[in-house]
Amino acid sequence: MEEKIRSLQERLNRYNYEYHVLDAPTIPDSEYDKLLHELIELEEQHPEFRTASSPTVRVGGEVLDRFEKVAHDTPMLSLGNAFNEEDLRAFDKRVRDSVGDVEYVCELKIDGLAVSLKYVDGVFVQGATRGDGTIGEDITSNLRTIKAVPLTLKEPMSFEARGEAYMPKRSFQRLNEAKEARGEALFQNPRNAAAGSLRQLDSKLAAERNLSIFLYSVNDLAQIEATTQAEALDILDDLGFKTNKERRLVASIDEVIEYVEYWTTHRADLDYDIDGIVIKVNDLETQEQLGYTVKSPRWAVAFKFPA
Ligand SMILES: COc1nc2nc(N)nc(N)c2nc1C
Repeated sequence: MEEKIRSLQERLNRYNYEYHVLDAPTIPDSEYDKLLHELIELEEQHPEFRTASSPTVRVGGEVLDRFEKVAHDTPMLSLGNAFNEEDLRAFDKRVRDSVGDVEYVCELKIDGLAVSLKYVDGVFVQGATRGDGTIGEDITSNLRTIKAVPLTLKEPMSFEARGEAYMPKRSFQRLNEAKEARGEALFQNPRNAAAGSLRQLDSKLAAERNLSIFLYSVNDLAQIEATTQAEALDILDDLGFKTNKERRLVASIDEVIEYVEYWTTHRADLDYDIDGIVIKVNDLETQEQLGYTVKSPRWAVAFKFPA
């Protein structure tokens, strides 16, 4: 019986990964639901085989009376801002005056909630909000309901992955239509809806909100043999995380500005809100040479779209 439960757990986790991370489902939803309910039944009969990595945790069910505080292993950074081309060129000049020629990775800045996912030996053990950057709130049970969050990694590694949890525009529209039908107050935007969903004490409510997540870094790069940000993102993909595919590696600030201009006019085509573009020096050693100000990396800048 244990073997049957274990293999169902693995099968359903893989189906989740294919659907919510690769966006390439290999079975129909009806088949997935049937198997999930079969597993829920079996785990009811044999609770000793239910683990925190079982896909049945995705439906939520844990009700907290409050959120515990969590200290991040390493502080979650904030980014310096750029608001126009001149700011971007000034950033580029500061970088080149300091370390010479560089490549940049341009990444979409998702308008969601910054979160940290802690893995120990390849198992998701704790998730937290950014909070003040040092201390966040433990929202593990809510993050477990996000189907794009891997409950186990393809390698038994230990680190904190950082990313942005968000609510797709379609889910936001459906949620507000349902709220309107019930005469409830509407959410102002997907960001507030995502934050509100992840702050629910009853994870069953979070599970119904169809949240997703994009990961963009890990706190202990020594764990993954990456020498550049572009490689780090590819390794996050290989480990089973969902990363944003619109990223682009460029060799000049002119190309950065081209990318920023493109998304300034095309962001409406995305199925999620973005509030800017994050530009990062690609080489990780060069990032360390540039270092940090009191609270932000000198090797990155966030271009903010006009509100
Ligand atoms: C290196 O630090 C960061 N990198 C980021 N990257 C992306 N794509 N989006 C963010 N919001 C973000 N935020 C921070 C603090």
